Amino acid sequence: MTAKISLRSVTKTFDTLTALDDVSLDIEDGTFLSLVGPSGSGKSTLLDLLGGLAKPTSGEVLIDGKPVTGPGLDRGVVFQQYALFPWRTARANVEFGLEGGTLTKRQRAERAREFLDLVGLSGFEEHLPHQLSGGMKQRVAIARSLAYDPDVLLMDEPYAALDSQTRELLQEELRRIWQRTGKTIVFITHSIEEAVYLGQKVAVLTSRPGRLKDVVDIDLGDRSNDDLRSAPAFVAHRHRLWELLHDEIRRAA
Ligand SMILES: Nc1ncnc2c1ncn2[C@@H]1O[C@H](COP(=O)(O)OP(=O)(O)OP(=O)(O)O)[C@@H](O)[C@H]1O
Repeated sequence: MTAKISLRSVTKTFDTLTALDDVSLDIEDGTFLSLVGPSGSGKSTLLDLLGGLAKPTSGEVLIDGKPVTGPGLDRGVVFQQYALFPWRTARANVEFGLEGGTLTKRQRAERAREFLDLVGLSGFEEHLPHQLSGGMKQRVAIARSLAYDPDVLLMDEPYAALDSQTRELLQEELRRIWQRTGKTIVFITHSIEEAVYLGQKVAVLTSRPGRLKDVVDIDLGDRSNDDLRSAPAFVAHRHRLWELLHDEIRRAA
């Protein structure tokens, strides 16, 4: 079976600096992969390569077995900054990604409503970004990237600027959306807890130059536990990742 996303010996250099060094990784269709690594380990660089915003210096980046040659509607990107148009309502922001497609104006509005509903923003369709909280703005950004139905969602620390309660709420929502839609998601985070909560797998990069240190499978067993984050399986995974990362951060210091 062809992997949805495939990195083959990917190296990315900027002048004399090697940001990513010989990274090979296959991500199966429908996988939720969290990506962690020390600051400067090349996480955003890797996401830029997947998004087609940059090209590898050597090696290959493949989606569905085909080389990535630039950005495309098969991949949605969500950044830490909400990147919404301030003069457009929540609905019009979500519609933006659909303009130029085959949908009529009415169909676009309908689809925007549907996805705002999916991220819990029914009733806020006509609000402007400045009338929304940080968490709500990030929900609009997620709705916008989902509305044109990309197979792959690339998320670069999307929750880093949010308070911890909103962050946990959005993590729950994202899991629910992922289960409902079956998207392949690559999610960068600095939070080990977030990585474990969200990911089926957590990929760990080494400190610069970024190499793939490990890919840890996450199995939390029964997720219906109200206090999942305190469950023994969760704590064990968190500790394992903490050890892997701590090792790297110590080496970098
Ligand atoms: N456009 C660029 N030009 C030159 N150097 C760059 C460029 N983009 C990234 N780098 C360098 O590549 C390395 C990896 O950067 P990157 O932003 O990918 O790391 P990161 O793991 O996402 O870091 P952080 O966790 O701090 O966001 C860094 O040393 C950075 O300075």
